[in-house]
This record gives sequence, C-alpha cells and structure tokens, in this order.
Amino acid sequence: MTSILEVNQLQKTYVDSSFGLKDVSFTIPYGSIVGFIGENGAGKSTTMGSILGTLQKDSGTIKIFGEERNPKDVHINEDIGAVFDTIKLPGGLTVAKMDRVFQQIYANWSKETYFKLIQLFSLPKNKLVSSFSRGMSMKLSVAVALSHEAKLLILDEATVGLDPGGREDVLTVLRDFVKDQKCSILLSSHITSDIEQIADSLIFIKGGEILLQATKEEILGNYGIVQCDPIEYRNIPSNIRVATRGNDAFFDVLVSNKEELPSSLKSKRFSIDDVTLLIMRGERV
Ligand SMILES: Nc1ncnc2c1ncn2[C@@H]1O[C@H](COP(=O)(O)OP(=O)(O)OP(=O)(O)O)[C@@H](O)[C@H]1O
Repeated sequence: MTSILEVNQLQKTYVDSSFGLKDVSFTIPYGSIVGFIGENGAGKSTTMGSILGTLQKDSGTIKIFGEERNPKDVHINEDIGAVFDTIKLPGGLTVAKMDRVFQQIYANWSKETYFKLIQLFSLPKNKLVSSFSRGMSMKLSVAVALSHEAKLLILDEATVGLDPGGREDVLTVLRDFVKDQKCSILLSSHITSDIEQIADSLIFIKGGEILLQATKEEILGNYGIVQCDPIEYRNIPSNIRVATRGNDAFFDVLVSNKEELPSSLKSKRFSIDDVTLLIMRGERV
C-alpha cells in the first residue's frame, strides 16, 4: 500500500447552492505533507469534510489506509486528527481537564505528548479554554489532534491567527510528525509561505475541480513561468502550457517543462505564490 489516502471521483453538492465538487481525485502517499491550495469557496473544506465524514458525499470513493471510508466506522476517527478553523473546543474546561476528557474518548490518548505540546506552545494549563485567543485555540486544537496517535492529519487553515513564533513551532511539530514515513498531512492554508516551507506536494483546486497535483520539487525544478507576446506564445508547445494570464499584448504563462520552451524564452525566477496566482487567476489552455 503506497497511499495513506486515495480520493477518487468525489462529488458533493449542497442544497441551495450551485457549487459542487467535480470528480475530485488525488492521492496522499505515506510520509508526506500535501498542501491544498485554492481561493475562498474553491472547495477545500468541502473536500476535507467529505474525507472526515462530517459531510455526506454524493458519489466517489475515499480510501483511508487502503480501505473505503465507512461513515459508521467511528474507530477510524482514532487514526485521523482534524483541525478546523471553526472547530469547537469545550470552552468550559481547562487544558488540564481536557486531558482527562480526551483520555475517555481516545483509546490511544497520550498524556505525555499532549502536555509536551502544551508546554511547547506555551499554553496555560489552568485557564478556561473559552478565554483563549484565536491563535491559542488553534494551537490547542493542533495539540489535541497530535495526541491520540493519529496517522493522518487533516488541517484546514490550522496556522490562521498564529504569530510568527507560534507558526514556526506548529510547522516544526508537523514536520516531525511525518518524519518516520508512517503518517501524512493534508493541509490547507492561504498562507502560501507556510505551504512552500513544509509541503512536499501541492494540490490546486478551483471551482470544485482539481487543476493540478504535483510535487513541490517538480514544480520548482521543472516548471517555468515566462512572459511573452502572442507570437512567442504560439511557439510554446501546447502540451506544456498549464495556465495563462494576461491581455492581448502580453501573457504570463506557466509551463510544466521549461526545457521544452523555445530558446528565445527563458523562465523567470518564481515562487509557489506566483504559480498559485497564475493557476487561480489564469485560464487553462
Ligand atoms: N452548508 C453549505 N450549504 C450551502 N453551500 C455551502 C455550504 N458549505 C459550503 N458551501 C459552498 O460551497 C462552496 C465551497 O465552500 P468551501 O467551504 O468548501 O470552500 P473553501 O475552499 O474551503 O473556502 P475558504 O478558503 O473560504 O475556507 C462555497 O461556494 C460555499 O458557499
């Protein structure tokens, strides 16, 4: 088994909304951190909710650890850690009391891991969780998700509201989590610098449709972004054009193999942010 998660032709619609996931398919190998990138309303949370079983899919298959996800199988939730922007923590409890509650919920709850993370994240043990700031609550959610020996983490905007130090602590912990190649993370974030820092591969989603899944190494090593006029544009082989943005006079073009560009065109230096903008705001060609 090479993939910890396999999503195949997932479709999900809502009553009273024209939005729908359109045959969403992707895989997450063991030991990897996958960045899930898309603009507001692209379908990231809908995809993640369908994987977690908090949303009911219309069709398609979701295999976790090689087995099709059965919403009635609550044991699988032991193996999945989730952090959502809107997650509800028990506000009337303290960090210390939460430890006792989660011991009852999770068979593999590790008190030691939990308090190690609480200390690392500098969270107070005896203050009510309802008094926590947004960033503190996010750190607490990450600590809980990492303390029940989950193998797959689904993190939706988990670094939102964290100060630079907190963000660095969380990213370090996440990197450690996948180190032994037995666990993986699906991470959505609008902070592309976080994704650029820790993700091994990237999935781009737009309007409920996956536009690209590629490793970061492949994108930064083989892909290219060129600026060209319409005549130069026509000389770029169509099979390497991924996305194009521009006006009648000039285009920015993302290509999947810069080696196949005509010799007159050279790729500029680019970041994952540049690629994201071109894919999200450009046309597929
Ligand atoms: N419960 C719901 N009922 C109807 N429409 C919904 C519901 N939840 C989400 N949607 C719609 O589905 C689309 C995708 O939403 P989703 O939350 O998956 O996007 P997202 O990529 O996570 O966005 P963001 O980055 O803003 O969190 C949006 O158009 C949203 O309005």
